[in-house]
Amino acid sequence: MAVLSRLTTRARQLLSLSPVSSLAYITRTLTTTPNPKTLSFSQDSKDRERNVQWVFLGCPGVGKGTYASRLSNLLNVPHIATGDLVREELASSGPLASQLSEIVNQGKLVSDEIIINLLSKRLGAGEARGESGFILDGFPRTLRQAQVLLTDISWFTVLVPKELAVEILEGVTDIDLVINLKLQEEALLAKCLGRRICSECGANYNIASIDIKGENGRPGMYMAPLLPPPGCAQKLITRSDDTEPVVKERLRIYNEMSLPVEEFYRSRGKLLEFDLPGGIPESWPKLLQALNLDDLEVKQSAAA
Ligand SMILES: Nc1ncnc2c1ncn2[C@@H]1O[C@H](COP(=O)(O)OP(=O)(O)O)[C@@H](O)[C@H]1O
Repeated sequence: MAVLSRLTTRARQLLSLSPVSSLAYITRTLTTTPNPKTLSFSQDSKDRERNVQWVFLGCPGVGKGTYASRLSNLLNVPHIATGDLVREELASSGPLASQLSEIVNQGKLVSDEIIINLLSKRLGAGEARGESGFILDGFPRTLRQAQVLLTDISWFTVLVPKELAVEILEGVTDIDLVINLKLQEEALLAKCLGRRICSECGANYNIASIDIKGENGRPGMYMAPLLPPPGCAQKLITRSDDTEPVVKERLRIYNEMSLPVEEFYRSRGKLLEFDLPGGIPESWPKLLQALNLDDLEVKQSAAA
C-alpha cells in the first residue's frame, strides 16, 4: 500500500513534467512485465526523477559483478555488491571477521541480519556522499531480504535507528528492474574456478577457456579467457571460496534460497530474464539492447 501510494504520488509529480517522461515512468512502473523500451527514462538527466534502482540476480560465477559494474559506469550509479561488503569486513579484521570467514569459506550465506546491516551502512554512507540510485549485486539472496527491500520497516528498525530506517527504505523500496542472468551450470563452475583478482587494483580476470558443445537442441557456447594486462599478471589471487566443493555448495544454496527470490520478482512483473549468449563481447551488446541502452553507449563512446 505504501509503495503504491508513493508510486501514485510520483506518477502525479511526473504528469507535470514532459508527457514523454511521464508516460515512460508510468508505463515502466505499472506494467506487469518489465518493458525495456520504457527504461530509457534513466538516460536523460533532465527528464528523470531519480537514478535507476536495479538488482542483479544469478548464480555464483554468472557475471553479475562484471555486468553490474559496466552498467554502473554507463549510468553513473553506484554498483553495490554485498559480496564485496563481506570481503571488506573480512579484510578489516573487525569483530565479525572470523565468524564471516568460516561462513563464506563453507559456501554458506551470511545471516540476513548481518548482511542487511552491512548494506544499510553502505547505503547510508552513499547517501551522505550524495549518491543517487544503485545497482545491487548479490542482494537480495533470500526471500526475507527481498521483503526487507519492499516495506518491512519493522525488521529494519531492529538493526538501525528508526529515522535512518525510514530514510533508507524510502529510497530503496522501489526496485525498478531485476536482471536475472543465466548460464549453464557447467560454465558457472568453470568460471568460478578460473576467476582471478588483481590483489593491487581489484580488477577481475578469468583464465578459463570455456567451450561447451551444443547437444540435444542446446546451443554450444564459447567464452574466451579474460587475461590480465602485464601490470596485474604477477599479482593475481584466487578467492578462498572459489574451490570446487565450495562453488558446488554455493550453487546448491543458490537453488535452495535464491530461486524463490527470482519467483518473488517474476510474480511482481520486475524480472528481466537474460540468457548470456557467451562471453563479454557477445553478451554486453545484447544486454544493452535488452535494456534499450544501446544508443546511450554509442553516445558516450562518441563523446569520450
Ligand atoms: N545477500 C547476501 N546474503 C547472505 N550472504 C551473502 C550475501 N551476499 C554475499 N554473501 C556472502 O558473501 C559470499 C560471497 O558473495 P559473492 O561475492 O556475491 O559471491 P557469488 O560469486 O557466490 O555470487 C557469499 O557466498 C555469502 O557467504
